Amino acid sequence: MTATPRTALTIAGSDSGGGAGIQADLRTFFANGVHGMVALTAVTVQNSLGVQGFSEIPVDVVTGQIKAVATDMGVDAAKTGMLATAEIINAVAKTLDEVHIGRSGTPFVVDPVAASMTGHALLREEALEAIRTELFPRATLITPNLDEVRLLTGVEVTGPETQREAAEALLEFGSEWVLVKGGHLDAAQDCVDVLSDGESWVELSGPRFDTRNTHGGGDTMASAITSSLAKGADVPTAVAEGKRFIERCVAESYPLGAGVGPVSPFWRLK
Ligand SMILES: Nc1ncnc2c1ncn2[C@@H]1O[C@H](COP(=O)(O)OP(=O)(O)O)[C@@H](O)[C@H]1O
Ligand SMILES: Cc1ncc(COP(=O)(O)O)c(N)n1
Repeated sequence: MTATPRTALTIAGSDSGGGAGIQADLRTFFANGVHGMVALTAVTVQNSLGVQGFSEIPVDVVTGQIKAVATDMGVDAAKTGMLATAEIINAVAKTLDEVHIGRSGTPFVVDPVAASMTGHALLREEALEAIRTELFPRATLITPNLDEVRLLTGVEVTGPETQREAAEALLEFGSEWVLVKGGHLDAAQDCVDVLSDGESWVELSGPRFDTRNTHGGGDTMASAITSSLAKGADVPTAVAEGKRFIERCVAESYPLGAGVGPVSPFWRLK
């Protein structure tokens, strides 16, 4: 008999194009040797050109999926992606408490997905406040990109200094750690992400690859971090491993469709 691998749960939406959402999360868990499990929150109609619409899953089905896997199979780390509505966020938060995910129980990563990189909303408007008040205080780590930082705090990030300012503002919402990702600072030569728990500060810097195919990058990075946490890494180690993983995925991203192609974890399997 083979040993049971560590397990990770993604609470997120489906991308019909297979580049982001649960498809990216499961691929990344697999590439990192972790058994992936899913609580599906929404089904998007999506391709490389953008999101044409979405339909959310009934709330009791979302929470039922979390309870089913947590009570039987066990969850070593969990993450959220697209959560669609305030009703889903509130119910997910309550269920996570019941199964001891987050707030220093099972490591819990919140990727505050608000819109696709093509600018299409993936969250009903009133839901942003629920992410701030219900999810951030339960999170081990939150991983906003610069657009999400602007929506959540009003801070306009232009480089590492304002990334620090944004991190401080975001920590006020109660997460243990925050990673302010700098992928959207297109003019910068390197891609710098800033990690902090309010006391230690880490700048994770890597080369910027010249590609437009970065669909699913945020999901892939958060899932790589979640995989490392599931295997017992501490947050700074997991984030450093996540950064190395996403860098290779961006380097090996590929064109697909007429719009934005996906990042790829295939390199890990070569
Ligand atoms: N062109 C690129 N080359 C190398 N790394 C990138 C590139 N674009 C984004 N990244 C990295 O990918 C991760 C996700 O970044 P970002 O684009 O900021 O978030 P999101 O995908 O959520 O919009 C970050 O670690 C960022 O530094
Ligand atoms: C179901 C789903 N979840 C998340 C994203 C964000 O990914 P990206 O920012 O790369 O568009 C997406 N487009 N679709």
